Order: sequence, then C-alpha cells, then structure tokens
Amino acid sequence: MAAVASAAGAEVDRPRILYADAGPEPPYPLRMEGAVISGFGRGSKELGIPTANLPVDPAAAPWIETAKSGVYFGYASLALPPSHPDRQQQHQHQRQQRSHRSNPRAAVDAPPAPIPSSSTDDRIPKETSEAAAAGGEAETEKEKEEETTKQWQIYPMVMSIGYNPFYKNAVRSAEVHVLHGFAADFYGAPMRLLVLGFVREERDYASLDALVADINVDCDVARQSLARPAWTPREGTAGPDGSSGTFDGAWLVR
Ligand SMILES: Cc1cc2nc3c(=O)[nH]c(=O)nc-3n(C[C@H](O)[C@H](O)[C@H](O)COP(=O)(O)O)c2cc1C
Ligand SMILES: Nc1ncnc2c1ncn2[C@@H]1O[C@H](COP(=O)(O)OP(=O)(O)O)[C@@H](O)[C@H]1O
Repeated sequence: MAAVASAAGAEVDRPRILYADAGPEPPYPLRMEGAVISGFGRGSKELGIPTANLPVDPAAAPWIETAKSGVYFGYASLALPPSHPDRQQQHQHQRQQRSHRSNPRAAVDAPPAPIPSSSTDDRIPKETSEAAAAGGEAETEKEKEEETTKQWQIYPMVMSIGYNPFYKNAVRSAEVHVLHGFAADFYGAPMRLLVLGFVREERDYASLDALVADINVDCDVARQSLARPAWTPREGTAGPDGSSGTFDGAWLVR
C-alpha cells in the first residue's frame, strides 16, 4: 500500500513498530557520548521540537563517519546537574519503584529512574581532567560537586544525523529529541546515546508543517518500537509504560 501523504509531503501512514520483537539487531546498539552543545536555535523556536546537539566526533564514535544520514531511535542517558528541576531524588525513585511493583499501571507516563553513577572517572571531561592535573584551578567547587553527585537518567529518544536538507546545513549534525518534557534546558550536561535502529532517510520538505508532521511520526515510531520488553533496558524505568525490560542498557548508566 502506498504511504499516505499529508501536510504537503509528510508520510504519516508509516508502520509504528520497526524491527523484530526479539530486540536490536547488529550493527546496533551503537554508542555515542558527549556534552550537549547548542545548534542553530531553530528546534524550539521554529519547530516546537527542541533537539540537544552532540559534537559529531569520529574519534569518539567511529561508526558515525559511515552512518547513513537520517533518523534513528534509541535511548539517551542524561546526567543533569543537581540544580536541574528534572533531576530526581533517590527517595522519589525508590518510592516510584515500590508503587510500580504493587500497581504496574501507576508507571504509565512515569518519569525515568535516576541511576547513581558507580564510577565517575571515565566521564570527567578531558579539559577538566587536564586542568585538574595542572593544578585544578579551572575546576570550580560547583563542578566538583556535580561530578561526585553524577546521576544518570534514561529516556527514550529519536535523533537526526545529517545535513537537515530542509535547512541546507553545510555541517553534519547529530541532534537528539528526548521524549520527555523538560522544565529547563540542559546545555553542557553529559549525554550518552544507545542508538538501536534506523527509522528513515532525512528529507527536504515543501513546508515546515510537513517536516514537523514527519518528526511527530518519528517520535511515535520510537515510543512504540521501544515499548517492547526486549527493547526496554533493565536499568531504570525507561519504557514508555514505566516497566523495566530485558535489554542490557548498563553502558548508559555506568
Ligand atoms: C526526529 C527528527 C527527524 C528529523 N528529520 C529531518 C528531515 O527529514 N529533514 C530535515 O531537513 N531536518 C530534519 N530534522 C532536523 C530538524 O530540521 C532540526 O532539528 C532543526 O533544524 C533544528 O535544528 P537546531 O536544533 O540545530 O536548531 C529532524 C530532526 C529530528 C529530531
Ligand atoms: N525534550 C528535549 N529534547 C532535547 N532537548 C531539550 C528538550 N527539552 C529541552 N531541551 C533543551 O533545548 C535545547 C535545544 O533547543 P533548540 O531550540 O533545539 O536549540 P539548539 O539545538 O539550537 O541548541 C537542548 O540543548 C536542551 O538543553
């Protein structure tokens, strides 16, 4: 059946569940990490869909050099600073876990679980560790506190890798729309990605409405595809229904 076009070219009649129920297939999962940087400022203002950008660095994620440009889905793990309104407290998490066990439906739309970091050394930004080695003057007390209290929260995500043909960017970008409504920005926060599958190629569109309509379908595809147990990490309550699954997402929270 031909895909139904709407909003002048958006393909809204696409399957919402991709890949087999058994879980991600090679070459996935693919990993990527870095600190959130700013993009061109269009995500929130023009599209109403904010995207957290990561540097496209083949030294850190060699697969990205040959990865097809397009839309991908998977999980993002964020280490929000202690002052961020979306950072959960440990006791909130424990209460939530108890509630989910006694009433699994209570987990619907539940916020993600905070995962205290078991080791922080491997995530000290290079500049920070170099500065520390050189006398530590560049590292503020606030940064030190954030490092020792680092806590990873896992969220489903959909992302775009490429040149955004609608905007004709000259530079390749990697931008993540996290499937969660945040009360504040999180520029600079450490973010880890486990990319679990490819959704579609990036496209040019006749209108902004068509681009937004297709991105909304991508979000739906990610939510529904990730809701299956073998696609939901055991770590945290990342699944859209709040339940933990069987997928090994340990790297996201290490
Ligand atoms: C799931 C998703 C799918 C996207 N698909 C396309 C696309 O097909 N074509 C395109 O030009 N841009 C696409 N984009 C990129 C948006 O155009 C981009 O997020 C927007 O330009 C905001 O960029 P900025 O955050 O750098 O300002 C997509 C973004 C996301 C999150
Ligand atoms: N759900 C979300 N997904 C991604 N980023 C979000 C989300 N909610 C808030 N943000 C914040 O919005 C920023 C992106 O905003 P955006 O308008 O796309 O600007 P730019 O991508 O140019 O930095 C992210 O870096 C992050 O701090």
